[in-house]
Amino acid sequence: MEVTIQQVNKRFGTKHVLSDIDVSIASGQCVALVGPSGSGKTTLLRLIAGLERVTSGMIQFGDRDVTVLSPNQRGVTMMFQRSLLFPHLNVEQNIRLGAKQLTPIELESWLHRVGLEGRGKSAVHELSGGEQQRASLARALASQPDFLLLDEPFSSLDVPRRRELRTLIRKLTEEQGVTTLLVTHDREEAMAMADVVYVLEHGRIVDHGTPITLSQTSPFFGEGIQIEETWHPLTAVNLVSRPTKETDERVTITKELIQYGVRFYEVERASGERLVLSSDETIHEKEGYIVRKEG
Ligand SMILES: Nc1ncnc2c1ncn2[C@@H]1O[C@H](COP(=O)(O)OP(=O)(O)OP(=O)(O)O)[C@@H](O)[C@H]1O
Repeated sequence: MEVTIQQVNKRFGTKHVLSDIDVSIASGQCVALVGPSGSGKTTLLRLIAGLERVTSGMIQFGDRDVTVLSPNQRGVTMMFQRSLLFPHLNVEQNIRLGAKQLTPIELESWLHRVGLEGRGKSAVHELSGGEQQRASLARALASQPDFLLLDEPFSSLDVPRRRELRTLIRKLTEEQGVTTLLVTHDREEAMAMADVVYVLEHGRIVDHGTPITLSQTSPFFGEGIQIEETWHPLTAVNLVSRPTKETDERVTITKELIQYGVRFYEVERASGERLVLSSDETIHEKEGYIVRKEG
């Protein structure tokens, strides 16, 4: 489902908190909204979820104008900084809240997908912070949402758990084709997760673009971003290699690394040889390959 935010303004009394906000998220895309504290991220997220009313402007979900609809009527699924699992329900019961019709096999499959196999009967307090967020993710996605709003879902986790969770969120939302908006103050996180990043400062969108473009053009992204050192093994489900004219050999993508917003792929040729290509096509066209994400 495509999401469009058009010319949205928000005032609290005389305080103009958001000015002329335009954001569009293509169906199945992950967009990050990044900005420093006080820039208006939470306010925009609340407007999108229907927890707050716009002063002017329009919010559209697909063909539906949802600007004046209540949160329930909008049907947005949200995931927050801290898991909002119900403590008196076990993991399984929490997941079922979003999807009452789940069969035992489907439920087990969700537990498996988020790495909580066999933990369905565990109490919430028996799970670590990272496990609780993974259970929240299963609850959110089991409800088959069209649109998922992520409000700093990683900020209570340590660095390895953050990376784990964001890889998992990306993988599962891509598999399900869920349109996703991530709100974060963390530039690195935005660059690593999103297809397109919007930068919010003092209530205005001051820049937007793909991570690759922003890493080359935006002063906000140019400096000081930590390089991600780990290579994430990829399920190559949505990735294919596109051979150029010179060769019709197909390759298998085995790993993905994101550095400064540029995606690098380790690929394996039919002969077993491995080589590293980047999402910047010009770099490796000479190798005879173009690697693209298949939509
Ligand atoms: N209900 C409200 N009434 C008055 N001012 C508000 C209200 N909610 C937010 N604001 C103001 O709007 C501005 C943006 O706040 P917001 O919480 O949206 O920023 P943020 O980017 O999410 O910040 P943080 O990352 O610190 O949560 C701030 O100046 C804040 O004081």
